[in-house]
Amino acid sequence: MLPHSEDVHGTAKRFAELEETVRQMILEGLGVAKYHEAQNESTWHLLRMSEYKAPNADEKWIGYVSHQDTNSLSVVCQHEVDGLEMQTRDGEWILVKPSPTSLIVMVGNALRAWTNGRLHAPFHRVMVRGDVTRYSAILFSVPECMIQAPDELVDEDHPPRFKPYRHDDFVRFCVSEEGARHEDKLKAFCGV
Ligand SMILES: O=C(O)CCC(=O)C(=O)O
Ligand SMILES: [Fe+2]
Repeated sequence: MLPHSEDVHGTAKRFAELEETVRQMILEGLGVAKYHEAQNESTWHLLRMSEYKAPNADEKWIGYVSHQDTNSLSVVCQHEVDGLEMQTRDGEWILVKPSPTSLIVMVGNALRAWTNGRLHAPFHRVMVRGDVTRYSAILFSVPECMIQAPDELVDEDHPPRFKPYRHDDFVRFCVSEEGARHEDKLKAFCGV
């Protein structure tokens, strides 16, 4: 059964508020909160609902292959069934187990680039096990402007890591043959 559109809009609105709050906390932590308002004005949100069917046999099945998100922040709500896995910096995969009332907020490559690499965009994937269908709802914040680290985050100790770019161009690169060859697509696309 499809959810009511008022419920979807209400959920998207609350997820978007959370996204803005978390992004504000990140910017405050980095001493660049003055950019939050301008960022909001050039950010749009996309809500996606996914269904991952349980595999037939009892082997595990990859529902979504390992990737980094291209956008700024992603707010994930997985309904009852776990399956989201994240890779630690030393390459180990861990199953994300939020409490039933928690959401997961993940950093994507756009915020990694905008913070001049201060933030890590984790590789993640969805593994579907057992015999229960998994549902998730995800809100992506997508920047529409040029992605360029502010001067405050670039100095001698933190030389520029990425050339300024547009999100659309990066997405096109990610799905191209050339992009598919690289694991760290942001670095391959605009790494300095
Ligand atoms: O469904 C999920 O929990 C995550 C899916 C995902 O990583 C994505 O859509 O980028
Ligand atoms: Fe993702």
